[in-house]
Amino acid sequence: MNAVEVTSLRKTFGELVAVDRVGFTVEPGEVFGILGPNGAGKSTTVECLTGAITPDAGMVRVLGVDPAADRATVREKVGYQLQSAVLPAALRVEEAMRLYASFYANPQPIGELLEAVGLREHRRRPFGKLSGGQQQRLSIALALIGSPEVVVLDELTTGLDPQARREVWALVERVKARGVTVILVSHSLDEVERLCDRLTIIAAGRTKFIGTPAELRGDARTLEDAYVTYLDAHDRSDRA
Ligand SMILES: Nc1ncnc2c1ncn2[C@@H]1O[C@H](COP(=O)(O)OP(=O)(O)OP(=O)(O)O)[C@@H](O)[C@H]1O
Repeated sequence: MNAVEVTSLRKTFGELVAVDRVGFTVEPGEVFGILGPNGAGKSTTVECLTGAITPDAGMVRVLGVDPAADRATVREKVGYQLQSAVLPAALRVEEAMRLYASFYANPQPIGELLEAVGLREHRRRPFGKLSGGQQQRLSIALALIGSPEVVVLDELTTGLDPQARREVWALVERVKARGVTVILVSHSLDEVERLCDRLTIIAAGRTKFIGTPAELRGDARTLEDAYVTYLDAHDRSDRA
């Protein structure tokens, strides 16, 4: 069974078609990247995976389950790192972790997870007093606390300094080594090349590419060069 299966996904917001004909599958244990320009439909797609929004058409299965129909299973087995953290400013790091742990049957040990994301020494600090990067680390820890089988990381390392990025990448590699399936929404081609087994490019709400980073790169100098060239070529062919 695939960990994730998306077929002919469509989601509109009023007149706006956010996602149309998106499709891909993710195997268990894969790190799968979702790339695409701003407004392409990436977050809308992953929100359909987590059950946060319900598709208008198409099929979504996560661990064999329809997230729109079985929210309880998806909530227990799928971790989701929000793009921007939304926690009360006065809530302390440790309190947030304990609160989230209480939602799950099989939570990770809080101390270990805080150590892994480099927040152990800040565990008594209120959320509102954390730096942007520290808030980001906390949101990653919260996504992992329920021992998920699938974790969705949306803009994993945006706003992190280079050392912190590398630490978070190492953390994702450890999560992968435990057999967790990772869906990584990213604008960082470095990150995608380092972490992803395969990736998809979504542009203007449609799936444009599915393959490995090496397949996308071909003989381009960098993955970013290949990505930009690919998007430019498709943009021209879409308008032709
Ligand atoms: N709740 C909503 N109501 C109305 N429009 C929305 C809503 N959510 C997303 N959209 C619109 O749908 C389109 C796709 O947005 P989405 O957030 O999925 O893009 P994205 O690829 O994640 O972009 P980014 O890289 O900028 O985060 C955009 O035009 C966005 O404005």
